Amino acid sequence: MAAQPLTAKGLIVSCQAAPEDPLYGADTMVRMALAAKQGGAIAIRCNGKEDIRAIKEAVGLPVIGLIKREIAGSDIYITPELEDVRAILEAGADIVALDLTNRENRLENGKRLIDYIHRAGAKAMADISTAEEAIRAEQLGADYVSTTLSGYTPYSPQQDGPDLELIAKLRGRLTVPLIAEGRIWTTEEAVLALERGAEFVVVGSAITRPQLVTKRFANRIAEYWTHNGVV
Ligand SMILES: CC(=O)N[C@H](C=O)[C@@H](O)[C@H](O)[C@H](O)COP(=O)(O)O
Repeated sequence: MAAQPLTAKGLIVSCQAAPEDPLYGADTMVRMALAAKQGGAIAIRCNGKEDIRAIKEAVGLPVIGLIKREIAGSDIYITPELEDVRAILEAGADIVALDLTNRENRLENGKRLIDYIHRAGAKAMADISTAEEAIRAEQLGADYVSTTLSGYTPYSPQQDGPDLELIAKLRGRLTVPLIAEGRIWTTEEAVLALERGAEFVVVGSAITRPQLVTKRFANRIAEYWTHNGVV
């Protein structure tokens, strides 16, 4: 089946759980993705062959697939190698997300992965952490550029909220769509990202990691009681 591109502008929901998370498993992630679709998501971002395949079959939205995998001696963990790209495509993803930061000659090697994705008729989403990486990723042929890794490379700003400055810095400098991703927790932040020049917004944890959503409420309430003299 031909890869489905992102046509409608709108919200992309990232449905990911790690093995240690209570919601881990393709069956749960499919339910998350169906809930996201019901709520109006226009695409799903997900991790791992099983989740990609199951979500693609059950949900009927464009799927952005990645494989998170740690390799000894390397900091690249989002779709690190060609075998990961192959597995993502075989599982039926429409778009392959991959690390295109400027680490470990990744930008140069990334070209090979992007070309492979294009030959398979799919699209490539570059996960970057700086404006320079974004521009270079587009030059290498990425079809979408996402701010996913800002805050996760040692040389990008480490902050609690989304990197809105990076989005503003890239305004008018890319011809491919820019995607705001990473630490977007409120609708206001999503709108700010669009106002700064992002075309799409990806929200993950704030929607699909209930343990983190709970923690924010629990911490805030605990702070309140501490502040008011009740322990
Ligand atoms: C840095 C990294 O590995 N990000 C991953 C990329 O796929 C996911 O763990 C994030 O959940 C996703 O980017 C959405 O971000 P947030 O969950 O903050 O809304």
